[in-house]
Amino acid sequence: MAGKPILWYFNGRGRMESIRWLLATAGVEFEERFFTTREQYEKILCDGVLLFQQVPMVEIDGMKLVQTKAILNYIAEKYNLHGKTLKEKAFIDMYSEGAYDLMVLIMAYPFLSPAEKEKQLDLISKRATDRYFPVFEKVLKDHGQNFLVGNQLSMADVQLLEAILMVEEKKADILSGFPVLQDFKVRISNIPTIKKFLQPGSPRKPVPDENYVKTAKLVLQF
Ligand SMILES: N[C@@H](CCC(=O)N[C@@H](CS)C(=O)NCC(=O)O)C(=O)O
Repeated sequence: MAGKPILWYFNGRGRMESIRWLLATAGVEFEERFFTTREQYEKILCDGVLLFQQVPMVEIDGMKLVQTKAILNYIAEKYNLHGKTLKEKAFIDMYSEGAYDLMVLIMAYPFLSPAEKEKQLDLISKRATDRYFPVFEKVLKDHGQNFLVGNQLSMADVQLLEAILMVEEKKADILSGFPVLQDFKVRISNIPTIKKFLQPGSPRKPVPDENYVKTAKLVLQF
């Protein structure tokens, strides 16, 4: 039997967090290796393990995978979280990318100056309420099913829940105008593996703090 996947990243959310969410949803246990120094990172770079000299990197099924989307798609396919038909897969990818684009705005936030942070908060709220959440609200309302695509749980649902919770950490009442998404949030949060991931003590990472920002800057030298 293959060993547990090993996740190489920082001890924080960033681009790895959606991967943690997806593995946890699938009920897959994983190990993590955290970069804390530039030397560690240079060693793995010199070993040629990071194909494009970037993380996240995930060791899984004898491969060393990089590129977040490739990793997510592999996990989604493997654990039946990527729909059944080509068309379902296309919609799952489309919705996942929308949720991910919203999350990218939040991922950038801790690295900004105080003045930039204020603007970014406005942008996050605006994008959530004017662009992304209305789409997901309408999709769920129009087909009246529990999940975004194909009436079964997929990566799109998982990433949407992740995005909703991330935006709520910045603006608690962000779902006030989205009753269908409020129900969606409760429903998906109660899926047993997800519920477990949302409990304290799980591998879910907290809101990035100064230490996370400092470590990422030190390791990646920016
Ligand atoms: N397209 C890549 C981008 C990965 C990426 O930008 N990773 C950052 C850390 S979150 C990194 O390694 N930056 C160092 C670099 O680009 O040299 C992905 O989605 O995985």
